[in-house]
Amino acid sequence: MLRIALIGCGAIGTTVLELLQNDPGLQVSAIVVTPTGQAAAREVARRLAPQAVVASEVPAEGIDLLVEAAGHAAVAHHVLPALERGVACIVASIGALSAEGVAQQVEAAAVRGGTQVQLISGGIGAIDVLAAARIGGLDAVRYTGRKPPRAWKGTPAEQAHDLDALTQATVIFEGSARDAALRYPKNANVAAMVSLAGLGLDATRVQLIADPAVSDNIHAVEASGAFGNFELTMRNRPLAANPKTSALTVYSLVRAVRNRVAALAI
Ligand SMILES: NC(=O)C1=CN([C@@H]2O[C@H](COP(=O)(O)OP(=O)(O)OC[C@H]3O[C@@H](n4cnc5c(N)ncnc54)[C@H](OP(=O)(O)O)[C@@H]3O)[C@@H](O)[C@H]2O)C=CC1
Ligand SMILES: O=C([O-])CC(=O)C(=O)O
Repeated sequence: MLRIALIGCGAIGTTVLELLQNDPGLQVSAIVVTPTGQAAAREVARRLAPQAVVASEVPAEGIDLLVEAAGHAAVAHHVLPALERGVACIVASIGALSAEGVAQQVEAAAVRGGTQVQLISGGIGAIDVLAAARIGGLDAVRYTGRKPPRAWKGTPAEQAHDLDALTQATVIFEGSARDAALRYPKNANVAAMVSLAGLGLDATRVQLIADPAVSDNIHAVEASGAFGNFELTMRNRPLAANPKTSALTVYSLVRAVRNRVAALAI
């Protein structure tokens, strides 16, 4: 039985629990949230994972796999110490690795713990293509993230634009994947993932758009290199509980977890 600690019990965490509740070979043993989130998480656990303890720290014993679905701060707070202790981790908040030195810290912690950290593809596809194409050499990678204005609420875009009054597609950010991930921690994890798989955080060009004409979260990647070139467009349905987050992110996490115990992993 693979014993899991799930970090975060919001839009992603709750849906992950729904999907994993009857999986043989897996058990969510702990749900880890901030002290203020404990009561809500207990209610979710009562319905979907009655065997799980709800805590504000990862239990020191009895966890085989940590699954992070909480936010950038959880990478330093929970993922790094777990890796040091030798607990394998699956991470959704990829943008946390865009802060100076954090990607190196995460890797070093996994080396010291003799374990592995897996970054999920989340809301984007073609991460396999980029990571393979990089071996032959990439020339250019461009990522564009287009979401409805409401998905940019609570971000720096709100200071520069009246999001409720937008009548046409508006570029709210243009720059490197690193800056996108740092400035938009709840919206640009995909940008960070594309860059880490491909040309790196500084060389990957990113454009973020608030578009009142769309209801999906639309992610586009264009890449060229020795392999040839490709264009990918994803039109992702957002989760009802969080318009910033695509349902595909949940499925990507569930796939990663199930692959840990599957005899045939795809
Ligand atoms: N790779 C990808 O494609 C994507 C990655 N993400 C990442 O996943 C994260 C979660 O997304 P989503 O579920 O939609 O967000 P929600 O805001 O719905 O849920 C976040 C949950 O995590 C908890 N939490 C926040 N900080 C911590 C912490 N330091 N330790 C433990 N628990 C914490 C929150 O508790 P409380 O309410 O008490 O703060 C809440 O339960 C995003 O912030 C983003 O980083 C999201 C979308 C796509
Ligand atoms: O889920 C998505 O559409 C992508 C997202 O929020 C992110 O990259 O942080």
